[in-house]
Amino acid sequence: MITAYTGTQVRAAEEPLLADGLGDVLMQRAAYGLAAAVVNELKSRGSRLNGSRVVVLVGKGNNGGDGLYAGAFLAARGMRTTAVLTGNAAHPGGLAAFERAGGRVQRLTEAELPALAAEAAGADAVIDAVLGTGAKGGLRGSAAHLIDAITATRDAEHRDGLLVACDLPSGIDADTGEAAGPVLPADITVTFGGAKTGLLADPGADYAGRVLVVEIGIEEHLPAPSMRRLEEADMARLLPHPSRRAQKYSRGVLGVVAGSENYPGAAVLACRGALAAGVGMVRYLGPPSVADLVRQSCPEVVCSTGTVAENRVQAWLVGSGMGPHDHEQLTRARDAIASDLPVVADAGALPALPAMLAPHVVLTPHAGELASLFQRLGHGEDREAVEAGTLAAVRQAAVRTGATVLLKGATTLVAAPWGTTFSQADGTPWLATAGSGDVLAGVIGALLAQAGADVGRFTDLGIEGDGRWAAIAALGAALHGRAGKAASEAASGGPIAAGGIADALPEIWGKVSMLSNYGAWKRNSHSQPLR
Ligand SMILES: NC(=O)C1=CN([C@@H]2O[C@H](COP(=O)(O)OP(=O)(O)OC[C@H]3O[C@@H](n4cnc5c(N)ncnc54)[C@H](OP(=O)(O)O)[C@@H]3O)[C@@H](O)[C@H]2O)[C@@H](O)CC1
Ligand SMILES: Nc1ncnc2c1ncn2[C@@H]1O[C@H](COP(=O)(O)OP(=O)(O)O)[C@@H](O)[C@H]1O
Ligand SMILES: [K+]
Repeated sequence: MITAYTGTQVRAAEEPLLADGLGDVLMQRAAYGLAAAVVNELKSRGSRLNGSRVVVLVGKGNNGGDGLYAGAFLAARGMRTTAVLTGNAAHPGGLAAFERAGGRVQRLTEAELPALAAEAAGADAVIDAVLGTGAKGGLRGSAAHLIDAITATRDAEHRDGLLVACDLPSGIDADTGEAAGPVLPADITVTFGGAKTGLLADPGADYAGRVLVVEIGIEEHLPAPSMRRLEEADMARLLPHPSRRAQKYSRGVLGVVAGSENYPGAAVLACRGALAAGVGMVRYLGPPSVADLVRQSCPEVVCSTGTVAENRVQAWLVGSGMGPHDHEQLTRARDAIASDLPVVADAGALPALPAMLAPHVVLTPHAGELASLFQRLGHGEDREAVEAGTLAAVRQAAVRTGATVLLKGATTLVAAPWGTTFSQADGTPWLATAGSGDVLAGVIGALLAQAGADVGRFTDLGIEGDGRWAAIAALGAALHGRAGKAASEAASGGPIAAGGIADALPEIWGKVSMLSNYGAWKRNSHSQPLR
């Protein structure tokens, strides 16, 4: 599990060590980890270290101090290292160490700016150590102009020197991932003590590149994380496994209320997603013409004409491929939401929701749908505002609706109305294809139908109470993302259609669970010799 913390949480964890006079030790560890990351990355690019050119952009706080100490390590390794001081002061210990190691110091002035920007743009590596967790707002003044000039020169001259952010890309809010002013997009962010939540939420994640966490000795003082990312081992622990005496009803039945005359394919794709994700049975409810298509495409699905109350299921999927005029389907969607069973509510169901929901209702909007939801709730956020602050938006949506909210995108965020948030980024941009969201709804619906009453596998991972609905949604996003990636890789990195995500999913499920759950698999398997 990758865990992430707010800047405030990390600073609070540093407090006891700072009180013991260990501030300099923490900074040295951070700086050493940063320098090592630069060295490793340059080596992996095939660059010679001796004589290579490094520019450190230095702010006046401790983030700049980290950069200066890292620059001192690199200068001592024979790299030609320049520190550009962007503020009216610099960390005294870091500056002294940097100069002792033979580094060159330049103060940023308007007159020097073009030459310094050209030097940074042409360098083998740039370390961005202007602002860290102590930033108030984005880069301003000459530091902002410098970043603009470096970016413009790199673009114009097609330069691709390594860009490394110290703790976080300067100008990104450590807690929210929001970007204020210009930001240098990093290849790698080397972050200290624990990942910051803003690195795992867009747009922060767009600028962070690969995130490396350097342990500096504060980890045992960190509180419960404010964000989590499921990795393979966590997925394996959360995936349901049929017991030896399982039958289709005990495995979970998902009721699907999706599709319409206009969008019949959404019903098929939602059913395909569900069938690929371990459910015991799928019951489809919808217009006869759509049911015919579902029967032809997925003969495993049982189509029914009855009401929601007449169909016994363990969870519902509602909304994919439904419009505002599909009254009969919308009535079924509302009944499903009122049923007290777990529900995934997608697309066309979102405008038809009651004002107050519960955490076992999982909403799956993309940014545009979330903006519309806010507008109906009387708040003016438009799509751009949601995209500029995805973490704040998804949390606010969960608090306002009382539901678990999954915001789709390059990074998918899931927020419970209280407690933890999940961030998954397992996919590929090829997932941005029509019908992809319908498959995701099917996968989450199938997982909800299999959730049962066993909460042990969640509490084992530190996920308490209603946080498990968010964990299930995150698990769905992780499976969907990995399946999309696998489908694209099977096409040598080429494009995928939504149905291909469902086709690739069982193998992903198998690989993930076999990796870490071999014991459970073996116990239930009849292919093992009996002893
Ligand atoms: N604590 C520790 O021992 C350890 C900390 N560590 C490192 O310290 C970092 C946090 O350091 P920090 O608290 O000094 O804040 P930092 O991010 O450098 O920036 C604040 C400075 O910038 C200024 N400033 C603020 N906003 C600005 C703006 N928009 N534009 C321009 N200037 C602005 C602000 O000045 P002020 O506005 O207050 O006058 C202040 O001087 C953390 O990210 C990690 O890298 C690690 O070494 C581990 C050990
Ligand atoms: N750039 C991207 N990188 C990775 N995944 C993406 C990207 N864009 C979209 N996705 C994923 O693809 C799916 C798209 O869903 P959605 O927008 O509902 O599409 P549709 O309505 O066409 O089915 C979501 O799971 C989303 O997270
Ligand atoms: K920084």
